[in-house]
Amino acid sequence: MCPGADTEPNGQANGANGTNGADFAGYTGIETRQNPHPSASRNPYGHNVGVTDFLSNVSRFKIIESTLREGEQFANAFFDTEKKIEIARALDDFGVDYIELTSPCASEQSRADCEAICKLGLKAKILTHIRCHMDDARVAVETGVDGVDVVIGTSSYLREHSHGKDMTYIKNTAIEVIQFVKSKGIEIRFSSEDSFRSDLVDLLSIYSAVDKVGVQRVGIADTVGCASPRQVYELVRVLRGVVGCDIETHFHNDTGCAIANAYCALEAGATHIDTSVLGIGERNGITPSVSKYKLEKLKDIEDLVAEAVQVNIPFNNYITGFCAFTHKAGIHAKAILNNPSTYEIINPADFGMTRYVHFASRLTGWNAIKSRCQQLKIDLTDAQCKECTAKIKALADIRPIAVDDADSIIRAFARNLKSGEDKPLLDLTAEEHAQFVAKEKEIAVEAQENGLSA
Ligand SMILES: CC(=O)SCCNC(=O)CCNC(=O)[C@H](O)C(C)(C)COP(=O)(O)OP(=O)(O)OC[C@H]1O[C@@H](n2cnc3c(N)ncnc32)[C@H](O)[C@@H]1OP(=O)(O)O
Ligand SMILES: O=C(O)CCC(=O)C(=O)O
Ligand SMILES: [Zn+2]
Repeated sequence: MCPGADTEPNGQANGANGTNGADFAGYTGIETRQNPHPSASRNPYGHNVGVTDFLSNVSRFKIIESTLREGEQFANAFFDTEKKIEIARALDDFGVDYIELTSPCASEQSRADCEAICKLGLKAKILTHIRCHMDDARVAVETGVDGVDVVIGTSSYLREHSHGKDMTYIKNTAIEVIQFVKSKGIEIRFSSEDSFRSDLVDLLSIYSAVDKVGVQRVGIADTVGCASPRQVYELVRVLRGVVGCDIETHFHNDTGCAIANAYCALEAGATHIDTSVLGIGERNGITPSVSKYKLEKLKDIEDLVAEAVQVNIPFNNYITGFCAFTHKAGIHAKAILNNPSTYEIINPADFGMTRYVHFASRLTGWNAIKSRCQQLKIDLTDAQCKECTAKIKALADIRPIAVDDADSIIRAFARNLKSGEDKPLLDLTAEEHAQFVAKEKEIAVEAQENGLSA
């Protein structure tokens, strides 16, 4: 289910929009009040860079978007030409700096698709990803790409069991490929596959050699997803002191560290992060494309790729999961209504998402109910709100309740106040209660049809 603009967790249409929230008006399920906190002038979502973070690129980095390369290695992925072009255009519109494509040596169609995407005239630079081999490089430079990403395994596992080459061969071939690609006026990056299981001296020595021959970027790849954030920080930081070129990083998510590792890499001075939409890639993928660019389009682009590769977006997906900005417990609801930064570090509006304060449960509190009353334009005192909240909680103790149930109780409570009656809602049988709710719905629909606010 799309959690976007105006739906709520139970799939029903959201109620009235907030109107007077200081910073976030117009997108909350329940309106937010003016933030009285003295620190409100500071951006609560900002990255608070300290003076010691002089190396950090957390707020200035580029993404190498690899849905059409790493993402094509995802088990379910089959992108035909049309789909690749659709995804490339969507990524370009999203604002990515680079789009990385599968090697043109992979298949005849891969080469043709690479050429076709290069001809689209996109704003993003088009890269292709090849082995560290002159044969591949010769094909790559003929496709029309803006840049070539070269990779070769440097760990003993890959040297022994993948390509069988030693470090001297790797270094010499890398230099030959780099010089060739550069001679064509094309951008070039050199990356060591399986960097975190490679010997540090080997790594620094090859990175230093390729830096000297003028590579635009060197890449560190956690190919097997074994690195911890601290290891990442340390390696990138050491490398930052060794090379002058940009540093790209690539993190697999085998142990769930791909985002944390990308963050630490940036803190240590990395300049580029590889991502893919939904994090799709070989095995269980890489760092997902969750930040920067036209963020409000993230959900649409995720839906496009999820459909293309036939997966469901997890309910607890970062940012776009259906309940990513839903606040349920009364304590949270109250604080969120006062100032959303109490329990949110990301502004949902930046991603075209909507905050929702869930109030139809036994965990709700009178502040949330008061806010709901305001949405319904029902004027209750604080004491009355508390009494009404107790009724809602009592029913929610018996069974799960829907928004309609809670709204019906609020309306009945208000009507009873006016008429002086006190028909105890909770004495109703389940059937009577259902009839009551149905009747309440009719009243609400009728009121709406008559142009009255419910
Ligand atoms: C970690 C990563 O994700 S790296 C990117 C992975 N992407 C791909 O593999 C792209 C899709 N791959 C393919 O289409 C094919 O594997 C091809 C076209 C690249 C190669 O196909 P084949 O020639 O049939 O070789 P195969 O795939 O069986 O084995 C890989 C070959 O590349 C060599 N190789 C592997 N990695 C590298 C490297 N980084 N640099 C140079 N050579 C390499 C291997 O030694 C092996 O060579 P061999 O033919 O002498 O045995
Ligand atoms: O080219 C790179 O930097 C990364 C290649 C890759 O996909 C990996 O090592 O997992
Ligand atoms: Zn990878």
